Amino acid sequence: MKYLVDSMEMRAMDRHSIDTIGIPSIVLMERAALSAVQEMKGRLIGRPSILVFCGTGNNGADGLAMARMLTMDSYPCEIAVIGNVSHATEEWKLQCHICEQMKIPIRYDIPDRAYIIENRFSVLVDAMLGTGLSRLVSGSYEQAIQAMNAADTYRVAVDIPSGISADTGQVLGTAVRADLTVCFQYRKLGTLLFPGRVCSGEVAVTDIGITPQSFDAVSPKAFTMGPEDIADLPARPPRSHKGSFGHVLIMAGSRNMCGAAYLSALAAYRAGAGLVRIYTPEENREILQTRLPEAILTTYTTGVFPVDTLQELCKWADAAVIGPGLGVSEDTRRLVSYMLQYGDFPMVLDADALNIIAADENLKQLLGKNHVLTPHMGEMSRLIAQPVSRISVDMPACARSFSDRFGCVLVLKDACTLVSGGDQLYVNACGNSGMATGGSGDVLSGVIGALLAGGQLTGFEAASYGVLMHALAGDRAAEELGERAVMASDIARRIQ
Ligand SMILES: NC(=O)C1=CN([C@@H]2O[C@H](COP(=O)(O)OP(=O)(O)OC[C@H]3O[C@@H](n4cnc5c(N)ncnc54)[C@H](OP(=O)(O)O)[C@@H]3O)[C@@H](O)[C@H]2O)[C@@H](O)CC1
Ligand SMILES: [K+]
Repeated sequence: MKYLVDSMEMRAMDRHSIDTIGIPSIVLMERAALSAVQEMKGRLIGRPSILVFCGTGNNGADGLAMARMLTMDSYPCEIAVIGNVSHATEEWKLQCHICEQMKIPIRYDIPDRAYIIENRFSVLVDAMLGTGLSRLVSGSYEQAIQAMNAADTYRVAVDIPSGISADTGQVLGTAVRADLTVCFQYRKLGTLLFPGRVCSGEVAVTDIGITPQSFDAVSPKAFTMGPEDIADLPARPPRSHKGSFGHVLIMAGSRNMCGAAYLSALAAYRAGAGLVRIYTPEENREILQTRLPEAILTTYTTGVFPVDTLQELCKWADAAVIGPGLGVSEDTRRLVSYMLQYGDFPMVLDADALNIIAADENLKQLLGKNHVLTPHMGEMSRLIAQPVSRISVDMPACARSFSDRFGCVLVLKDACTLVSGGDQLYVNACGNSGMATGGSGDVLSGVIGALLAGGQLTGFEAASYGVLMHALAGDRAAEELGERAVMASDIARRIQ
C-alpha cells in the first residue's frame, strides 16, 4: 500500500515537520534536490547540458539547489527564472544567492525553442510550479511551459509537472509533459489521475526525511496498491469447505441475455466464492447450465414476482451482485427495490440496478453501508444528474461526496478507477486499455461479490481489492494476448 497525497496534506506535513518536529525547511529541500538529481543522473548518459526552469516558490528553490548540485558535478547547467521575483520565498532567495556566488548563469527572460536548440540543451528541468499551484496557468509560466514542451529534449518534473493540479490531475490551462517526475516523499494524487498521469511520464518517489510522525495523527486519505498487496488478503484456511468462502447470489441477465450473468458468476467463482447462484429468467437456464455447470440456477418467469423465492434467496446469500444485464423493466425495478429493502447483507449494485436507482429518489434513500455501487462515468452521470464533463474535473471529490452522502462505497470506474468509502480513497494504478471492453464491468462486480461473501473484508476493502484483482487479471490477459485482443472472459479466467 502506498499513500498518495493532495496539496493540502503535503503542505500540512511540510509544516508539521518544520514547525513541530523542527527540521529546517532548507534541510528538507536539500534532501529533495539531491534525491531529484540522483534520480535524474541515473537515467542520463554522459554530461548533457541542462536548463533548469525555476519558479519563485519553493518548487523553484528546489530547482536552484538542483542547478548547484549539477554544476558541482560538472554538468553544464543554466537557470531560467520564471515569474515574479518580488514574490520569492526566503528559501528561494537563499538558493538564488548561492547560485549567483557560484556564477551559475541565470537568465530572467523566457528561453524559447530556438535558444534551447542553439545552446544544445538536451535535458530540461521543470521546477516552476509544484504543490503551490493555485490557479490557471497564464502569462510567463504558460510561455515557459510551451517552450519546454516544444523542445525535443528529456524533461524532468520536480515534484509534479507544472500546470497539473496535485489534487485532481487536471491540466490547469497548460502543463509540462514530462518524461520523468520525481515526487518528494509521497506520490502526488494528480500524477496518478488522468490526464496528470500522462503528463508525469515515469514517476519516482524519493525519501526527503519526512516521517509518518509528520502525519500528526491524520494519515493521508488516498492510497494505491500493486501486485505485492494481494498477499495481504486474508489467507484461505486449509481446513475448509465450500460454505467457508461464502454464497454469492448473482441477480443478472434478462430474457435471452445471459452473457453478463455468466461473466459475473464465472468471475465470482474465480475470485474464490464457495457457491454461486444465478437468479435469472427461465429462458437463460439452458445456456447458463451448459456454459457454467458449477453455478446453481434459480429462474423466474417474466411478469411474475416470486416473493417466497426471494425470501429464500435472501436467507441463502452471504452477498449479492445485482444488475449486470438485468434490463430496466417493471419486474427488475421491483426486484431492486425488494433487495434494497430486505437484503440484509453486502451487495454490489451494478449496471441496470444503478440505472433503476438513478431514476428513483426513494431507492437512493435506501442506500447505506451494505452497498457497493460500481458505476462507470455514464452511470455516475445519471446517478447524480450531472454531465460527465463536470465529473471528470474532480473525480475524487465527486466519488467522495456520493459515498459520504449515502454512507455507501462507490467504485467510480474509469481508466483510473477510484473507490471511495468512509474517509478513504483507493486509486487504481494497474490495468490497461484492453479492459475497456464489453463485459469487463460484469467481471468486476462478480469479483467484488465474492470478496464480500468471504465475510472478512469491509465493503471498502472488498471493493478496493476487487478492483486491484480485476486490473491485475487484465494485465495478465494483455501480456498474453495483447491489449487489443482482450475480452471480458479472458480477464475472468486470469483472476488469481
Ligand atoms: N519546506 C517545504 O515546504 C518543502 C517544499 N518543497 C517544494 O516546494 C513546493 C511547494 O512550494 P510552494 O508552496 O512555495 O509552492 P510552489 O509550488 O513553488 O508554487 C508557489 C508559487 O507559484 C506561484 N503560482 C501558483 N499558481 C500559479 C499560477 N497558476 N500561475 C503563476 N504562478 C502561480 C505563486 O505565485 P504567487 O501566488 O505568490 O503570485 C508562488 O510563487 C513543493 O512542490 C516542493 O517542490 C520541497 O523542497 C520540500 C520542502
Ligand atoms: K514542477
